[in-house]
Amino acid sequence: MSLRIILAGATGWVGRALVPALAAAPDLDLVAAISRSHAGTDLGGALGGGPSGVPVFAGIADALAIPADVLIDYTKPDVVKANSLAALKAGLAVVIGTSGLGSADFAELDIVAREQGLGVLAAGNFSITATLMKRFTLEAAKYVADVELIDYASAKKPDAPSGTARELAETLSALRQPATSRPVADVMGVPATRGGAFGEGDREVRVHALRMPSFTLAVESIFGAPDERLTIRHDAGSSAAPYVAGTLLAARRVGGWTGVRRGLDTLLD
Ligand SMILES: NC(=O)C1=CN([C@@H]2O[C@H](COP(=O)(O)OP(=O)(O)OC[C@H]3O[C@@H](n4cnc5c(N)ncnc54)[C@H](O)[C@@H]3O)[C@@H](O)[C@H]2O)C=CC1
Ligand SMILES: O=C(O)C1=N[C@H](C(=O)O)C[C@H](O)C1
Repeated sequence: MSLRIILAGATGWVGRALVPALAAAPDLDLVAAISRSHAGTDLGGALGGGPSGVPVFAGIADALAIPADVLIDYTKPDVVKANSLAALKAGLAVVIGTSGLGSADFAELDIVAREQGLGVLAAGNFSITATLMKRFTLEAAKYVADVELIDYASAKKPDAPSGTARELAETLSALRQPATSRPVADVMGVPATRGGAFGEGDREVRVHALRMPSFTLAVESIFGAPDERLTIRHDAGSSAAPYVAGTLLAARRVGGWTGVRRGLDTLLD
């Protein structure tokens, strides 16, 4: 039997790229969509095509009236947590693409997911090259103590840092070596210019976020060692195509565990 999917944010930039891929997947069945702007319509028509038989609802409560197995969420930072909690309580596993959540939010979701015996896969970035960038950064951190992140995104992006940078920073802070840079508490001038911190003490990871026209998203890990430097960088392009395969992989696999997993890298080999 096919996995029944509800897609929140179906008419958004990523959502509309997922719809044809879901339609083409014989093992996945898009049974309902959520889009406030097109509620009450058929998703095919809402996306400018012919009828698809997929109803569009204004919110998660209405969509959950349709029997389903997995919620895929690509909405907004202020909506994704409530959507995910509602889906888990209704018995759906959840794939989270939306940015804006951090480790405290995921701890909360993890409790509910375990109570329900369901899985959640949240990835700040479902593209393969961004996932490799995370993996290479974690590998480099075994050998080089000092690392900071730069997060570049569009002028209109509502959240900072990006989901990509936040997942990387929070993961890195749990395994990095102590920094040799001067503690921020001892910095003169304007300490805020040293960036936002994830983690504690000399293992915190500092993220410097830039928001301006011309960027979709780019994240750089910069490692500094005496008299040498390593930069590992991911640049997103202008289409949502790179996120599709990873999201569908997550939907197929998220029934295989209980609780929250973070990162597409947790599904690779
Ligand atoms: N994990 C990943 O690989 C990626 C994550 N993202 C993240 O995914 C999120 C969505 O990105 P885009 O598709 O570019 O955004 P978008 O703005 O194009 O689409 C968001 C969709 O959510 C809908 N929406 C907004 N409020 C809602 C509500 N209260 N209930 C239901 N639907 C609501 C909007 O109508 C819209 O259709 C962002 O947080 C973005 O950072 C984006 C690309 C890749
Ligand atoms: O908002 C975006 O556009 C993107 N957001 C994701 C994030 O927050 O990390 C990543 C994606 O490359 C684009």
